[in-house]
Amino acid sequence: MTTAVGIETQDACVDFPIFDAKSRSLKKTVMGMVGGTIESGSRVPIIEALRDINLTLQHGARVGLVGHNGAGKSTLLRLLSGIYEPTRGTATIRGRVAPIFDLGVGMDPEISGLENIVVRGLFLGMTRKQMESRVDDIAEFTELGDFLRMPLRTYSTGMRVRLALGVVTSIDPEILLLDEGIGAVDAAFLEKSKRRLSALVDRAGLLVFASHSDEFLRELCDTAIWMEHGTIREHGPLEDVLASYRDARR
Ligand SMILES: Nc1ncnc2c1ncn2[C@@H]1O[C@H](COP(=O)(O)OP(=O)(O)OP(=O)(O)O)[C@@H](O)[C@H]1O
Repeated sequence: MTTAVGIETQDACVDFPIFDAKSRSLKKTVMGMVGGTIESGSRVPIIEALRDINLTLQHGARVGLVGHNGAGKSTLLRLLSGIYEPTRGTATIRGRVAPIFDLGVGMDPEISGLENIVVRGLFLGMTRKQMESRVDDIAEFTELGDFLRMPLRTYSTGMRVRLALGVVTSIDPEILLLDEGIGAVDAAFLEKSKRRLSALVDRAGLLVFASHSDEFLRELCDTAIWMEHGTIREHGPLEDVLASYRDARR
């Protein structure tokens, strides 16, 4: 019997102790809009990136993450993927996770684009056989032609993103955790990617997507979480959360 896909956290916190902080810059600093809370009472300053996160996400959830720079979106994605263990509290993850935070991770500059397609797929939890059956489709999508036989180091940034997007949108994850970062491709290619991205999200059991773009969030999500200083400020229907977040910034 397979267990249902889902994520549950209880009072989860993530702290980063900083051993090489400059003490002067931490004395009496004003609490800015940006970033988590810095606890400087102890000898080693601690950045409280996430505090008391209580979440139950079930199969079918399509959750957007909004919040200002440093609010804790990326850290939350890493907690939900199991990359970070909570410093306190618990996080239970059921399902095969595809964390897509950095499109370039898992790519080798010395091997060809075609070989990288397979390697990157393995990194995302697919089998070699599955990837080999998808290589042609991915290759066509990237429009990279003969460059696919050249080593990745010869590619421009946009060409790398095309390759990475081709692979990422071809996989079958149960839990898809996405951090926005696909700005380097041209507009026409981005349009084409959006369709593939939507199809990927439809195949995934559960999506959490951090983005600063309302347009992108509307396309992929129906609920949202607003992160502020490492805590959940609001969790609800996408439009409600977007409206509160927008109002607060006025
Ligand atoms: N590896 C780390 N070491 C120390 N502090 C970190 C680390 N990663 C994140 N932080 C801190 O945790 C807090 C939350 O950062 P996080 O990257 O999760 O924010 P974010 O909401 O994703 O921001 P952005 O929109 O700018 O990407 C910030 O104060 C940041 O300084």
